[in-house]
Amino acid sequence: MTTFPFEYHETLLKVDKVSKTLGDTLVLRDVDLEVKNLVRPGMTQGQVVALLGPSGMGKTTLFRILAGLDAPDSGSVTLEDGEPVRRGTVGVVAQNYPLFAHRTVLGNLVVAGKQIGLSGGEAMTKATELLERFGVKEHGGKYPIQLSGGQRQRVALAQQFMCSNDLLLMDEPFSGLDLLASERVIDFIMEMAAQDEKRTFVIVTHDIHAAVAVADTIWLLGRDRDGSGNPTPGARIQKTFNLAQMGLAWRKGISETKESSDLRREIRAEFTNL
Ligand SMILES: Nc1ncnc2c1ncn2[C@@H]1O[C@H](COP(=O)(O)OP(=O)(O)OP(=O)(O)O)[C@@H](O)[C@H]1O
Repeated sequence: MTTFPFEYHETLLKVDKVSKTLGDTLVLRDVDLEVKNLVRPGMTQGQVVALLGPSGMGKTTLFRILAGLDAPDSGSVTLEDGEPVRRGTVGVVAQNYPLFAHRTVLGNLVVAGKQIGLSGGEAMTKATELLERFGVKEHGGKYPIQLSGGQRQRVALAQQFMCSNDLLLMDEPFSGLDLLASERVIDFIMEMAAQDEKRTFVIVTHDIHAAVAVADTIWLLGRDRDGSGNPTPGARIQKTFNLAQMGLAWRKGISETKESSDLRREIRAEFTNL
């Protein structure tokens, strides 16, 4: 498949030797990751990376560390400026898009802005801009229950942009969605990623199909094997797939192609060894 030209520039997110034990279980061991600014000549292009791994492998644990919600036992997660991630500085879209039921759409966004220290006026201006950008401005006065599923997703994403313009972490955004709804979320993430050069989505998922459709890079989280083929404790990144290099990134409808289905098959085969 023809590859679109691109280059990697500065580092936007760096995970350096992150380890974490929960209870007696070493869940993550020396996880290293890096997201670099992916530059396409003459175009604006953000980054979409997917973190894939079988159930129980530590994806949520890593997600919480990336979001600054939990601290690693050792290692660090830093942003472009070298600052460590902190709770509230990264947009986090958790499963099922939580919004306060008793606040209007606009109210939900304003609260998020105030939580990171914006004044009421600043929060209102930013919230209004974001609702417009996400195509849900006319719903600003409604309550979450009055929105369709798709509108709710847009509002929840807009809410996360109140905290971060660049880095957005999403935990299983495709879970529980049917194929069509999943495709809408995929298209939406791709559109959002193409709006801002440094915008970076990190999507934690076990949905191989969606990951291949949306990402420019896929990381596989899994455990090493000892000499007898048994898994050793502590997951780390076992494999990185560069979809930009393969010509599989930034194409709508890529799922229908043979190349995409070959990659899905390859990833599925890897899963059995993780
Ligand atoms: N508080 C805890 N104490 C002990 N072990 C824990 C604790 N929380 C999680 N674990 C274990 O840590 C491992 C990683 O859990 P985590 O939720 O990060 O996995 P995951 O990859 O997100 O799984 P899934 O895809 O099923 O959500 C699991 O084996 C889990 O049993």
